[in-house]
Amino acid sequence: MAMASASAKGVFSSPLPSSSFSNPSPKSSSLLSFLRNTASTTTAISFKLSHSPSHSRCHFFTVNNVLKTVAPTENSDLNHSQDLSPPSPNQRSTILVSEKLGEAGLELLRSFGDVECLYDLSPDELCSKISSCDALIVRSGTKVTRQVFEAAKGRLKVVGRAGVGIDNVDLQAATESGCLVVNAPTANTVAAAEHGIALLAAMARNVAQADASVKAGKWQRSKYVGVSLVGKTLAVMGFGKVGSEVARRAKGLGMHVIAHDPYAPTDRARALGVELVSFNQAMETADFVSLHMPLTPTTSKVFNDETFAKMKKGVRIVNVARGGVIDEDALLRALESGIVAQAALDVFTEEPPKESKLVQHENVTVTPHLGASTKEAQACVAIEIAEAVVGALKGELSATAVNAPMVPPEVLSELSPYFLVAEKLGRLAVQLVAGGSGIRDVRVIYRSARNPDVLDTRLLRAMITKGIVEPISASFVNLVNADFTAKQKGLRIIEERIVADSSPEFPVDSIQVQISNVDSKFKSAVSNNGDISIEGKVKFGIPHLTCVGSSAVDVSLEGNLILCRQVDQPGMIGQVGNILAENNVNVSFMSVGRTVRRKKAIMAIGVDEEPDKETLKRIGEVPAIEEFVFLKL
Ligand SMILES: NC(=O)C1=CN([C@@H]2O[C@H](COP(=O)(O)OP(=O)(O)OC[C@H]3O[C@@H](n4cnc5c(N)ncnc54)[C@H](O)[C@@H]3O)[C@@H](O)[C@H]2O)C=CC1
Ligand SMILES: O=C(O)C(=O)COP(=O)(O)O
Repeated sequence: MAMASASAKGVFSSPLPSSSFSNPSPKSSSLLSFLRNTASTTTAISFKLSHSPSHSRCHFFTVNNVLKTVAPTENSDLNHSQDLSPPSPNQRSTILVSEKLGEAGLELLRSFGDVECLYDLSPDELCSKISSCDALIVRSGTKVTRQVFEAAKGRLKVVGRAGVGIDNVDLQAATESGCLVVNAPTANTVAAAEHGIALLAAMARNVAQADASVKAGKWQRSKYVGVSLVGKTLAVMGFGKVGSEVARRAKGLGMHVIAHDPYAPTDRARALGVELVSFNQAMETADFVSLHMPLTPTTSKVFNDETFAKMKKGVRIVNVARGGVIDEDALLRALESGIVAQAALDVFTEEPPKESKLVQHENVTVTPHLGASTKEAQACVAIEIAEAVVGALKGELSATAVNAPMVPPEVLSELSPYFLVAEKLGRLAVQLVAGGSGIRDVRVIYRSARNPDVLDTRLLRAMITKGIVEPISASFVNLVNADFTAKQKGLRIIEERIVADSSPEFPVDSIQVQISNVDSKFKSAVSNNGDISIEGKVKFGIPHLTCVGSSAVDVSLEGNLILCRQVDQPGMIGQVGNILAENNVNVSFMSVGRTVRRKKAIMAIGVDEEPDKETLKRIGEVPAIEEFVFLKL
């Protein structure tokens, strides 16, 4: 299939060989500017690669829809469009801090945006305030409910949880509204572990009860005889960051430590000399049980009547995780029956607990959710969350996002040049669908010289979804809500990876987007299998359209595009070029792909401006042009 390409000035240049790639993996230092340069005026993608140990968990990107601001859909209160562009210097972000945060973190936030600290807001007050906020920073005391996201009306871009547990944030609602949720997962680990150990020792030696007794003028030495820790078996339930640190410290106290965690790596346990056991084994053998799992639908009330019945009589329980993992009524019954000798609780189902018999029980030691409350931890948490929130507001990657896929930085760096081509292909494909036909089935074919199993396509899929969905709806799509939005719109995106005979140096050779079971407004975009089909590549860092239907073309995906099917005859480029020139429409790129010599050709014309209706009509009237379509990129 012959192909020629012409520059804007009408001078023919030799076609770019389809295998010719510039190195599309710029160095990370120039990545941001690279992306800005290649991004269209409507979209910029930016992110930061962080290599600091505290940010080593995972990396993400956010997509900035720079110019687009559209009205919310009628379908979902959460499906608002957002302008996620980094604010211009005189358009500062508004950051609401709803609970006490360390001064260093506040300083960092103030250097970036307008910070308002409003503590103890009622749910209604939070809802009425939130629509004027770009970011919200909370600790465990603020419930960020679906109502809050609805009330935000699409403005809220990021919720920062200054701590670990995100059970007080409705993640599903956040995701549906495309709002990123970030936390500070490492800064309070030691504080929480130390508090767990403090409660363990205080409980075993009746410190709180004895303290109250002495202060009440009593001297009850025999009443407060304790139990020793050394040689006792401690079951750590949830062997994550806090659980591991508790285990390490308990070993130092001479305890025999076992742990239960269905997801914990055995080598971590082995390294600490901790035996990983089943839930039942832990319950049946432990003298002390320390809880360190998150509150999720699976762990909710996992310590209930049935569980307590499995425990050794006289067991002692520490909870610095979440109150909701224990059925508090069942714990009270277990204390009264003597199955549980003592409990030490930092967290409660309802905080602060109201008229709780459990709290008042003489064998229960309580603290008001103090696990993370050390000066050191709070200083670090504040900085960790402020950095994450500012980064997210700038459109950078967040190492601590909790509702977006985890993508290692090296994968991100390699794939970033392909984001734009993926979005543009989605955008073009959807515009080729004839009005009225509902899109359901989308097939994306990635050709790559690499092993198909190692190609992580989630980000590319998100960008294709963005490209398909945004032109035809008021939805705003980013990495956070791409899969959810596709599902909500009834889009089935099937991905296929084909091993290509190209250079394995680059992660992707080409991306093909096919839409099945629809009519096309440009018949030539329909391939032999009846699907609308277009293919793109990255060439010299620029996204290119390389195939339309069954015809090869080569046009850079910048500005707007006119696709024509015409009789292959001399003078066609000139005729169409003249019509555009007469109407002051600048041609940026032209490419003609012939299917049959002197019979049929496909012409792709990149134009900077949008031609008016009359100009398009004149193109359609050129006798040799059989069909054409104007597509906005
Ligand atoms: N009281 C306080 O002030 C604080 C409380 N926390 C709580 O501690 C929890 C743990 O924090 P990190 O250790 O930093 O989190 P993490 O994510 O490092 O560890 C949690 C561990 O629990 C495990 N897990 C999940 N489901 C489980 C199940 N059904 N049974 C057993 N293990 C399960 C996970 O695999 C993970 O290893 C947080 O979710 C938070 O709720 C954390 C910090 C301070
Ligand atoms: O980090 C956590 O999960 C905590 O529970 C700490 O909560 P806080 O920030 O002290 O309200």
